[in-house]
Amino acid sequence: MIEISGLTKVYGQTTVLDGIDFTVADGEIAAVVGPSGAGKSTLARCINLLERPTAGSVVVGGRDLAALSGRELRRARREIGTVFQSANLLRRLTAAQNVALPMRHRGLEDAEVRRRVGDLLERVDMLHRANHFPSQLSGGQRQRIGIARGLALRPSVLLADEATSGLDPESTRSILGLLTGLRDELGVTLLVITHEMDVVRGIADQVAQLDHGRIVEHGSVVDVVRRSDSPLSRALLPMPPTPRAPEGLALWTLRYAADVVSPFWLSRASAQLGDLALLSALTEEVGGSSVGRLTVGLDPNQDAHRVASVFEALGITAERQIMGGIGVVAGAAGETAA
Ligand SMILES: Nc1ncnc2c1ncn2[C@@H]1O[C@H](COP(=O)(O)OP(=O)(O)OP(=O)(O)O)[C@@H](O)[C@H]1O
Repeated sequence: MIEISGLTKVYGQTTVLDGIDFTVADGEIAAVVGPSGAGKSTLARCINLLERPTAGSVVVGGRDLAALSGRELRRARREIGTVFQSANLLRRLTAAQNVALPMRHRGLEDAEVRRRVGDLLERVDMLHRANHFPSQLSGGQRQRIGIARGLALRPSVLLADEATSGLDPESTRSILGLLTGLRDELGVTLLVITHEMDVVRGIADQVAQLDHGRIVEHGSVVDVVRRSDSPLSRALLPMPPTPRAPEGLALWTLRYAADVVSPFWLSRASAQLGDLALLSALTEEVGGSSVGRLTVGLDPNQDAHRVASVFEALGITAERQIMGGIGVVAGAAGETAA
């Protein structure tokens, strides 16, 4: 478990992290997203104590890392494995030697190191590349070795800082599958720092958006994508292109998570609202739930608040589009008029 509270980091006159509160439960996969310069990597470095926070606490496995020093801190750090962008492998060492490095530093015996390196390479499906040098490996393979090295000291927490950046979609998918497997099989808690929304959709349970050193939006991925009027929601699941409204129809944008909505919602909505034209639709697996985004057309003379409450009762967030923008925002997340 990672419990971050009031985490602040100041460099000179610049406040890079400004009172971050964030908790990742055991075995959970959390993603931190945000624009370049938002403070994501600084957050990662404060969590593994490569940087000392200016204020606040970082509690991992019940211990406040910021309060530790010397040997205690080194021991506590073993709880946290880190995987960086492009893996940062040492060029002159083979894959197996790179994985062995943290164990050698820690003074484990040769036989134990060999046994663990074999296990780790097998786990990341790289046993057959044990004696290859980094230059002889693909980007995805280097990341697998980086992950094996991150797991060398059997951490309970793995930080992945842009671990899939620059990888092709196939390698990204396989690394995400590997990370999810680590959580499922070993119970490792994962904090994934990324600018790739595909990664968040693919593996995260919760997501936090960092901007100018603050968390500006946060929640379970399924809750966030169902939110109306949420920048993070729109970034995570952009709406399919809005079709031109057919003559005489009002356009409504709908969002729903399939696990809380009846599979027969469309006919039920139509039974109450009359003719309902399906103009665009996209469903996607997010956080283990199927999430749908649709644009439908309805009679424009219908009362907008009634329409919204019909959808709300079905568990669907509905927004009326007016002149290309969103007019009335209402539905499962509450009701506001714009
Ligand atoms: N050691 C440092 N000294 C001074 N400023 C720093 C230091 N490290 C980072 N910063 C500043 O802190 C801000 C956040 O940097 P950080 O690398 O955490 O952002 P990021 O969200 O990871 O960005 P990116 O996505 O581009 O990697 C930046 O403005 C950066 O210039």
